[in-house]
Amino acid sequence: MAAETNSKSDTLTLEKVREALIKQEDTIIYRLIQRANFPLNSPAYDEKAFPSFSGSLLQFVVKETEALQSKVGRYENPEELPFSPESLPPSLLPPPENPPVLHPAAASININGKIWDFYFDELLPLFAATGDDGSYASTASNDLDCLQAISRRIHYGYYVAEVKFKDSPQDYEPAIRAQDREGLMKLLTFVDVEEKVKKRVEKKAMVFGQEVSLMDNANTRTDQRNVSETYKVDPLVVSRLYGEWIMPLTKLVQVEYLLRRLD
Ligand SMILES: C=C(O[C@@H]1C=C(C(=O)O)C=C[C@H]1O)C(=O)O
Repeated sequence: MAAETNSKSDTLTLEKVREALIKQEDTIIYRLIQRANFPLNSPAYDEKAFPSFSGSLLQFVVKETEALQSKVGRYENPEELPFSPESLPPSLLPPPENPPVLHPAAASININGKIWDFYFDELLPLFAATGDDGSYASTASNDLDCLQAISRRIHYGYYVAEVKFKDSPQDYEPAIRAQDREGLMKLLTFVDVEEKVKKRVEKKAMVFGQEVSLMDNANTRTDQRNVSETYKVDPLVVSRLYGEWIMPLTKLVQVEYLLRRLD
């Protein structure tokens, strides 16, 4: 299991899992800021732009990067899921020694397809400027960095669900036996926590994405600009990313996991 929670299953607590999710916010926001250094660069996504690759440059970068990462054990962690799983080479390292924390059902839940679609179709145009500066390889590897951080956060839902189940099996078991998705969704949802998450990530995006200037009149110039232009990534886009995609999909992973938790 990952560094944040690599202790034994009996020490996995909701508090610790939430701390891990909070740390992952930093990674996600920094990676969005990195990607925002480049414009959209649409030829990176065009399957016909570079005849030397069988698909797009992005697909090539994803496949080759994931193949290397697989050889050094990345996908031995349940919350790390590849975007290009076809014929990935096996890990060359010994398997992790930690006893498994999760129910084996976790291995059957992978929503990377949904993550890929919302990232490219909806999110990217909200924070990358239009244009083409020719930096296609950097663009593609920054996209993969963003996708991996978001995917890991969302599939961390396995641990959230496991710990919630272990904390109160008497609440979850009837809904699991009845295969009641709605009931499970209600049980695992904490509206107050979600509101705090949205506010915190908005604030982090403001702090991490400030333009730093040594000029005395920097504030005056900033005041004259539109708020969302003042930051490297619009803080409202980050809070929307969480509110519309990351948290609903983390909950979807939780529901899917719980539905299979008694199998
Ligand atoms: C992850 C949790 O489950 C749900 C999803 C949340 C999230 O993705 O941040 C926050 C609160 C819950 O509604 C949690 O309870 O911490």
